[in-house]
Amino acid sequence: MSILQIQDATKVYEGKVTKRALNQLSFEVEKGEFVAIMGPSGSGKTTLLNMVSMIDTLTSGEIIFNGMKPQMLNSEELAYFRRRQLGFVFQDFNLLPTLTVEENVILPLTIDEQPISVMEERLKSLSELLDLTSILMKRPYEISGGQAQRTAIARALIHHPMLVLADEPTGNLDSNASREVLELLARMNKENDTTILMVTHDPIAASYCDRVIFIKDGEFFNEIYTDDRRQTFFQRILNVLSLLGGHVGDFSSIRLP
Ligand SMILES: Nc1ncnc2c1ncn2[C@@H]1O[C@H](COP(=O)(O)OP(=O)(O)OP(=O)(O)O)[C@@H](O)[C@H]1O
Repeated sequence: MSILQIQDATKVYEGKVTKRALNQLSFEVEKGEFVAIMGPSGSGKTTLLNMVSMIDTLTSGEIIFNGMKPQMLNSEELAYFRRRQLGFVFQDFNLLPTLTVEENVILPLTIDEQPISVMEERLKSLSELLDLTSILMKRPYEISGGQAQRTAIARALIHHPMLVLADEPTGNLDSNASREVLELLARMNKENDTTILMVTHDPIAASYCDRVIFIKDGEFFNEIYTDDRRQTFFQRILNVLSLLGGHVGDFSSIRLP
């Protein structure tokens, strides 16, 4: 079953120079899939995430969630839909600095005025899964980057969203913390059936996914599926990236897995 259908998505930015950032891009994401989007700088990845998260609207084409078209919703319904059905993980964590880890994690439930018992139960299980129990009372400036991203992942998952959108989730982490965060995302995906769409420049990060979709100049370029051996999947991702081209430095974060 498709959780997300992107159909002929086209985004044209009007300005002094007109820019076609997405051009008739189509793909689907199945429930429970962990999908990476890769492409050179300027290929339209951020534009695509902005469209899927409904920060911005397409020039033409459609984005359908679970058979539902959010474009049809009014602004209040849309805000509710985003809050309830989407979870976000960002490169720079986006934690609220004045709140504790615990308060950051339960924020989506607080905003939704969920009962305290629901908050406590979900906080407990996610804190255990994501190893946050010992830092729940700390504030973001008192924890490491890896801990901050684990907090952000807990916050993204606590309301059981239909889809988690991750934008370079390991972009600000060292290799150990990156691996930890990727293993957790992969585990959440496998054990909790969480559907994740992740934009990344990092082929190691992409190698944790079930599928990598490559875009170039706003168009679909290629897609490859994992063969369950991360090392060979990583190699195949590198092969496609070498065909994809781009500017030197676009994939500067390439490290050996
Ligand atoms: N608001 C905007 N107005 C005009 N052009 C834009 C706007 N946002 C993005 N673009 C252009 O659209 C194209 C796609 O940009 P986008 O940011 O989606 O690429 P990207 O793949 O995310 O790049 P990067 O990997 O460098 O973040 C680029 O040519 C960019 O300059």
